[in-house]
Amino acid sequence: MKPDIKICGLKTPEAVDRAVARGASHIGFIFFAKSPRNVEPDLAGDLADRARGRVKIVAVTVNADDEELDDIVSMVRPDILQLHGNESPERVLQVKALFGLPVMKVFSVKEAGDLDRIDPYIGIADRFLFDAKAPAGSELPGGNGISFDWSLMASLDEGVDYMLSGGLNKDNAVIALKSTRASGIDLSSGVESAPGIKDLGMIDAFFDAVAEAGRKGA
Ligand SMILES: O=C(O)c1ccccc1N[C@@H]1O[C@H](COP(=O)(O)O)[C@@H](O)[C@H]1O
Repeated sequence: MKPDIKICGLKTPEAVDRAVARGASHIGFIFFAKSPRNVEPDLAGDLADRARGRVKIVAVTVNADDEELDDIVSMVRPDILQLHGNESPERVLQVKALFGLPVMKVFSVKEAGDLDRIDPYIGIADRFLFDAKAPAGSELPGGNGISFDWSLMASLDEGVDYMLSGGLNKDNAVIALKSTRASGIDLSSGVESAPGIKDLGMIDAFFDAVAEAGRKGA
């Protein structure tokens, strides 16, 4: 089956249009003040409107409170909430009940034991996303452009549906997909010329590489 492709951290109409035109299944907006990809909910709402109905709109938040989530949900009208912080299973349930949206819960991975942390979320989170652990000193829980050892994913229960992220780009995304059971990939800095600056040529090169691999049946 065709994998989902989420292009995250979009801030401009041009980048949204290019990601959608090239075949993204999901686009993501970051609501985290310390991120170079942070967008205000009203701008994200306008950007989301350009793509609404053609791709899934994902709002990425980090330990957001109800008030912040309420602003985001009302202005952006996302299809999915990506919870990229330390949200507990109880908090995930609460968010789902409050906003009536599916939740993709993120876990950072460095060693096999990190995958066990999803256990209390099974049957609660709608989908999982596995990202690399942030390097020491980084203020960002994601968007650091670094990968983890994908071979660790082999130990995950076969029934768990997940996307993969962390340092994916045109050179390694197909390898990541082929070497894991991920049903989708998620990338941000791999299509940027500088932190927070999406490069339309890099978006093209990424989708060209995925299409080329598909043609070769790689
Ligand atoms: O991208 C950010 O700045 C960010 C900030 C806070 C939470 C999540 C963030 N990004 C997520 O990180 C991965 C992609 O990272 P990469 O740059 O491709 O390594 C993706 O899940 C984004 O949603």
